[in-house]
Amino acid sequence: MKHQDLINACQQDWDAYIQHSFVQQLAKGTLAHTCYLHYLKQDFLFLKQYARAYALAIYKANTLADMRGALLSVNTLLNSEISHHVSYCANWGLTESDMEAEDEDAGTVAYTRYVLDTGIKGDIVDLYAALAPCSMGYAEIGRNLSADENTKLQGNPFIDWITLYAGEKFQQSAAQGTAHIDTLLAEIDLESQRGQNLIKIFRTATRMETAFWQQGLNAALENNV
Ligand SMILES: Cc1ncc(CO)c(N)n1
Repeated sequence: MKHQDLINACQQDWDAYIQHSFVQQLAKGTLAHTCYLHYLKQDFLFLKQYARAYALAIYKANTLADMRGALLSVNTLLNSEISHHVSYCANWGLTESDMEAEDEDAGTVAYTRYVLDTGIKGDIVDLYAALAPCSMGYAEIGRNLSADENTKLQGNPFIDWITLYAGEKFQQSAAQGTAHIDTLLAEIDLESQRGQNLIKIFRTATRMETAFWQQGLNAALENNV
């Protein structure tokens, strides 16, 4: 099987993630700042846990090449993506210590610990199936938004977010990640018990991404920013 089989098997859940109202409001520039700030803080906490999950991928790897690949992801997350996130958040008035002090919201705990638990319980392929919706989904969202003529480019307060995920650097690393997942999946038959279990993991993580967007929107109701 290939990564596209995972998406095809849960197309409805995938579309709900990729086309979520949070994403559409970002594209239009209409998202409430309360929602965006809540999302940014939770995403900082998410990325820290995500780095832990790639550290687990080093532990779970079977080959030296896979260990090095996962190490590269840990390094990129800690020294590039999270640092970038911190300096980006400073433009929105959030400091690193503000974000460190923030409590993890229920959706953040649920998603990240689901990924970690899946990896701890399962093998390297289970772990990558749980990690896959993150980079594959944001890359697709970035491509969609930059290709859509209705995306507001001028005067959109969220344009930096859009250009980050539409940008060459993120697109390239997501494509590498996807190619790696394809090599891991190559030996597995879609119809087998193993294949169906991987679909279930991928679909759960996809639903967690949708819940993560919704958690951002819900901040407007809770007034907790
Ligand atoms: C919740 C979430 N999913 C995916 C990405 C992409 O890195 C992100 N930053 N946050």
